[in-house]
Amino acid sequence: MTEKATRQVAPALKAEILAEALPYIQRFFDKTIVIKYGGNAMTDPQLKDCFARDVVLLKLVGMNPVVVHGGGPQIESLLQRVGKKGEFIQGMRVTDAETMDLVEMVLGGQVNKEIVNLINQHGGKAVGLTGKDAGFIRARKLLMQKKDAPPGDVIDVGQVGQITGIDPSLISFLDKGDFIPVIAPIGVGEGGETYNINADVVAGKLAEILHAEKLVLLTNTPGVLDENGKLLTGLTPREIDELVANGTLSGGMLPKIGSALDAARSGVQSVHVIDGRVEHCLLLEILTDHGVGTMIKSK
Ligand SMILES: Nc1ncnc2c1ncn2[C@@H]1O[C@H](COP(=O)(O)OP(=O)(O)O)[C@@H](O)[C@H]1O
Ligand SMILES: CC(=O)N[C@@H](CCC(=O)OP(=O)(O)O)C(=O)O
Repeated sequence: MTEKATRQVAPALKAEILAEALPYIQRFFDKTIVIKYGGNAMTDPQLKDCFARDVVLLKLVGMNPVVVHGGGPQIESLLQRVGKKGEFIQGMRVTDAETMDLVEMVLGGQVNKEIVNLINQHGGKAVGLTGKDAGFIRARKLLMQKKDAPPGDVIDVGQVGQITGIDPSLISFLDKGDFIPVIAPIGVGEGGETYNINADVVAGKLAEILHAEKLVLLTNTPGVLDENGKLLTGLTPREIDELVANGTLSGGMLPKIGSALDAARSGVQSVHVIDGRVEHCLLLEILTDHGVGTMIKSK
């Protein structure tokens, strides 16, 4: 096609794509969309900018985006700087007291404020929170069941938290006031203890408690991949069990898929794991017919 022809076609195509968004804007108007922004998807400045613009756009067309972010690689980089080595068991970071302090600095400080600032630079009104604010994410120490061991045979992973409750009122208040909550996955115990919680787990539970319409988990793969590295576009609970049993799902994908499935089963209408390295992946997923990534089905 000549350059002139491309210029003539482009506006029509653009208009068609914009028009395609209308039914989605109508369907998701005033609905809550929980977006998990994984630390692995946060590496490139241009992608971060795209993400922030997409979140602002979703808010402006009447949805209630709630951002929950991770920061695994960013935590790793600080641990390395202070001469510590990160260790993971079944996708959870072993968190001693010193690591907890560093995790809180990175998640509640550096990463949270960077996302808040980017969204606000693009005209949004983002408010950064951790679960300690108004004590809205309550947690207790996670007792992690050992794989293939009898029930009760647990591994101590330190100050990793298991959510005991989320108070939705603060988030609902912010949503109504045109604010965009940006949440770091830190929980608080009954005695004021700080807990490190996997961000996928927080996003899944929050989607459930807020009766979200959608949960979108942005990561650094095209979605969930099979043993040959091919994208699986949809997954049922039975297929997930098989992928876990044969070792195709591992590491950080384990808590992600577990949380996604819990959310789908508890009534979140659509749950997707998508490629956060694709520019405007949020708009593609939410506002177009062009589904991306893996949809997690409840049955
Ligand atoms: N079957 C699978 N399909 C895709 N990714 C997988 C799979 N099994 C394990 N993974 C790993 O899970 C990672 C995503 O989880 P995680 O590292 O926690 O990222 P995030 O920061 O997005 O939460 C991928 O980068 C990949 O290395
Ligand atoms: C308990 C636990 O593992 N917490 C995570 C919290 C951050 C996170 O989940 O970040 P991503 O989403 O980028 O993986 C951690 O310390 O890495």
